[in-house]
Order: sequence, then C-alpha cells, then structure tokens
Amino acid sequence: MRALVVYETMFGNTRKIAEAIADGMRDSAHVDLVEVTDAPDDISDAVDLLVVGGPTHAFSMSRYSTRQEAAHRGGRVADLPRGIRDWLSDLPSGESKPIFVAFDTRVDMPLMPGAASRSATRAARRKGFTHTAAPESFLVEGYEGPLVDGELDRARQWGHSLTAGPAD
Ligand SMILES: Cc1cc2nc3c(=O)[nH]c(=O)nc-3n(C[C@H](O)[C@H](O)[C@H](O)COP(=O)(O)O)c2cc1C
Repeated sequence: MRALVVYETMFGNTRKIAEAIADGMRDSAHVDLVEVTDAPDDISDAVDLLVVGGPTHAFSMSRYSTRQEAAHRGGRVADLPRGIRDWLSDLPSGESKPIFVAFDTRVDMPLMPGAASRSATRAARRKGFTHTAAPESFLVEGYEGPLVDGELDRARQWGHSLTAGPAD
C-alpha cells in the first residue's frame, strides 16, 4: 500500500501527530509525509490512501485569518499562505480517488463543538472522494499545546490501524 500524509501546523503539535501517524503506518505501507505548503497539486494514481490533518480553528479547518491570529499568538513567524482547506478545494475533481481519512488537533475541552477533521471529510466528499474513513481528533492542552499525554502513542496506533490488515 502507498500512502500520502499531508499536514498543516501553526505551533508544531499537528506535525508531531502527523509524524507519529506516519510512523505507525510504515509497518505496512510506503508513506510520504509532506507539509501542506509542499503538497502536490494532484494526487498520484499510485496513492491508495490519503491522510490529511490540520489544527481545528474556529470549529473547522483553518482560514487565512485564523492562521494570522495563530501567528500573532506566537505560532510560526510567517503565516501560512495555504492550509488544508485551500489545498483540498484546489484539488482537481477527477474520477480516480484514493481512500480518504482526516485527523485534527483541538483543545481538550469536552463541550467544544467542531473538528477540522470532520470539515475536511465533508470537503473531500464534495470533491469526489467516495471512500472516506472515520476522522479522528487528537488533543492539545491549550492553543499552543503541548499535546495531552499519551496522544503521540494513540496517533501511532491509529496510523497502524489505517494500514494494517484485519488480522493484525
Ligand atoms: C485562531 C484559533 C482558533 C481556534 N479555534 C479552536 C476551536 O474552535 N476548537 C478547538 O478545539 N481548538 C481551537 N483552537 C486551538 C487549536 O486547535 C490549536 O491551536 C491546535 O490544535 C494546535 O495545533 P498546531 O500546533 O498544529 O497549530 C484554535 C486556535 C487558534 C489559533
């Protein structure tokens, strides 16, 4: 199996989760891991599984304005010109599409609605991805992080479960 993991991050937490997911997947797949700014403009036919993740901003995927706000709060110095919302929207709506699965990071607050991964899954369906797997969220303690204890292990296991066969 060949997989592509595309991630967006402002404070580095989603990058760590993406790296752990890719690690878990590598047991049974060839995995390419790229930040959204370097992601290809189209998905190669060779990709069987597309995994897309980003931070939850304002109950959904980030927008330019929310990334600017993150930058003002001490996130990456240069604000990110495109996030996963823009990348997904710019993908061509061709016929052949890999399996799609999304993840996000969000703050550890039980009643906080919305998750970037759910919005990304809806966007992917609109784009023509007919095979989508259940999205997953990973928790951070505050806007800047750090990740909640145990989330990196959970991400590694989740990644493994995406590519491992049913007997695994
Ligand atoms: C502008 C802004 C809006 C946010 N809105 C939400 C939100 O609606 N729900 C939530 O759970 N977390 C929210 N957060 C927290 C982010 O999810 C958190 O910063 C992110 O998971 C950290 O990931 P990163 O280090 O990869 O940027 C917000 C953060 C920012 C900067």
